[in-house]
Amino acid sequence: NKSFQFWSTQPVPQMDELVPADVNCAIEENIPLDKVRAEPFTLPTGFRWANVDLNDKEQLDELYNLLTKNYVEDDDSMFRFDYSAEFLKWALQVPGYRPEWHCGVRADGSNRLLAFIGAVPQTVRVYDKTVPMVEINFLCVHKNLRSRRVAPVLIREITRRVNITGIFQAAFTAGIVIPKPVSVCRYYHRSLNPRKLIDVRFSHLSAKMTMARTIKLYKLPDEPATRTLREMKESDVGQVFKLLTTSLKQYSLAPVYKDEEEMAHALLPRKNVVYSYVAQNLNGKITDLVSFYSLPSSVMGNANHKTIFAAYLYYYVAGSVSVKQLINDALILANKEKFDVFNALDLMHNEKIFSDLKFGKGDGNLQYYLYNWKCADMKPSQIGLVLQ
Ligand SMILES: COc1cc([C@H]2SCC(=O)N2c2cccnc2)c(CCCN2CCN(C)CC2)cc1O
Repeated sequence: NKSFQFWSTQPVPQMDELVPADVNCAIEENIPLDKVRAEPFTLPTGFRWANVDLNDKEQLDELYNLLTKNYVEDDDSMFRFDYSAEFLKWALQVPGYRPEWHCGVRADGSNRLLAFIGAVPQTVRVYDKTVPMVEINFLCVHKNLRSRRVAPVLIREITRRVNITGIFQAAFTAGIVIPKPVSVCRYYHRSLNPRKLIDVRFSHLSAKMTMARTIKLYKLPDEPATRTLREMKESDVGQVFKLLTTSLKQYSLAPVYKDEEEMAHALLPRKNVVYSYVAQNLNGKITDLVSFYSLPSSVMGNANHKTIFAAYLYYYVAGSVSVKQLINDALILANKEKFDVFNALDLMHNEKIFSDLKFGKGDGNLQYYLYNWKCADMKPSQIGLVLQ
């Protein structure tokens, strides 16, 4: 890592820095807007900046194609995230989004999209401080352009474009370790379609088990145990806003939805993108919420299957039932929607239910990072922020 050649120049705590428990603040003071660099950073010769207009189907498909071929793979390069075009619109076109934060790099001549970094506005609470931030996501450099030091230029440029608007903090996650994680989380997986997962070598048959026994082990009921659980709809937004806002207060890192529109965007169901369910009591009060998002993965080099359909646990509030029952209901609903596997990080209350609900530990960690902010480290159970 060339002793973090780039990250040692950035306002982030250094790896060996132990931040005292009572410190929770910006590392660098806000730059006066007229002092923020006005012109874009310089790209290597032959490349130019170009915003990706996600309302232009052609450009949306260019971004889809860049990511589906060049984005995150598992550590053995057997699988690669296959974010859909509709998912990218959902994740990047949140209320108040800025087109210049969909930052692309094109090759002169061919005009091909070869790199991208995205930012979306998201107010985040860190312990007792509510901070206007952006979430950084989908940083991707084409495989043929790696080690050309393009990523540091993308990070500096998106920082500049965000700083110009008066925002000086960011939140992001990564599978790699750079200065300096605020928390280290772990992926867990719950098989829904064990035969397919074993076939593509995502999972393996455990020594003392037959395939028939394995299928039986992961079998789920057809309907959720919480009988009043139903798809969330527009008219639920007001109650869900209050329920989730209150519930998120228990975590040390959590999104702050400034209004119902922001939360509606995050949670209202969109087929093949995000699924949300609520439980309502006899007085019509919404007491529980559970949601998950759809992120397929390409399977590289398998004759029978091209794609693993994975659901990822998103936000939830267990108000009238246990976390265990609510997440088991999410498994049942995801299975009904034909997902092959249900993924979850060990944040929020998730770790408590993994064993009973038959989740297995995944490969690699997911580090949580804050940019230009220092605060005490957090245990995964203190994290209430889920990035796509
Ligand atoms: C194979 O097991 C995992 C695969 C994945 C991801 S990585 C791309 C992909 O398609 N994944 C997948 C495939 C099928 C079903 N759900 C997810 C994960 C999540 C990311 C793991 N980070 C990747 C980057 N390194 C550096 C650290 C670990 C966990 C798995 O335990």
